[in-house]
Amino acid sequence: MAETVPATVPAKRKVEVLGSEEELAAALAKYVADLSDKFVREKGLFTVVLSGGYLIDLLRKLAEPPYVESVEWSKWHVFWLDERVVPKTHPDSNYKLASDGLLSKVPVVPENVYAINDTLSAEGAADDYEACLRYLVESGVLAPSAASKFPKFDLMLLGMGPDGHVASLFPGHPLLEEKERWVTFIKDSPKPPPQRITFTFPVINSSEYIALVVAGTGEVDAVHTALGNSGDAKKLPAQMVTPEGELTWFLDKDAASKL
Ligand SMILES: O=C1O[C@H](COP(=O)(O)O)[C@@H](O)[C@H](O)[C@H]1O
Repeated sequence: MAETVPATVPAKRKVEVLGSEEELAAALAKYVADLSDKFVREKGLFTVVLSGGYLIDLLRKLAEPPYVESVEWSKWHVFWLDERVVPKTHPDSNYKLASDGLLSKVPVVPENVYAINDTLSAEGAADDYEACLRYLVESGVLAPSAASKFPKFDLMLLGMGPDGHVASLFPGHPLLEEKERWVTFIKDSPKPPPQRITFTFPVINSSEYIALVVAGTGEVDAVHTALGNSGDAKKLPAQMVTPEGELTWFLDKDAASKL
């Protein structure tokens, strides 16, 4: 059963705690499918941004009935919040993870799946991905946020590491302060592999909807710091996720066990 934590949270931030990982996967699939329906009805397409990590396994029910048939997959435009600078066939590739775990099992249109160019350096791949986003804004697939002028994605699906990182934005790293770039690169990621590209906070926070998804015991302390009354003054990257639209934390009961 889902339970909405009656915390003193702003109206645009919700916290859903599910009784198990299985219930979390079911709730997440319904949430994504409902938003896909809404945006396809309203504007004829759905722009969705994936992360790496165990998030992809938690999306598994989208590839099962009823969603595998009911979702209008041909209207999806799929992006990556961050990517490791490795070949697309490499086990560390976030593209490979999503392709194997979800995208190969549903009828998305290959041309609407925007993987990074894995033949480039980290700098080159970030420039190339940002150029791709700029072209998609010019061609009307992406709209700019009226408030920030950065591209506004319909839905971003975020995971969080035990250190509170989201995307490839790590605690204490200067990239947390990036204000101009849409996509940037990191060559000293504390989590391997070291070279990655990542969306910046101005782009993340221009989103209409963000789901921040955490399951299991690995991130309980970071969840507690981000959402509880830990008294910890340090700001985790996950706490910098403050979208123009709506943020929903999806937690299973293990992840929420310190709240
Ligand atoms: O390195 C990454 O880590 C985060 C969190 O991953 P998880 O395995 O703890 O779920 C992920 O969201 C990001 O996309 C990935 O590149």
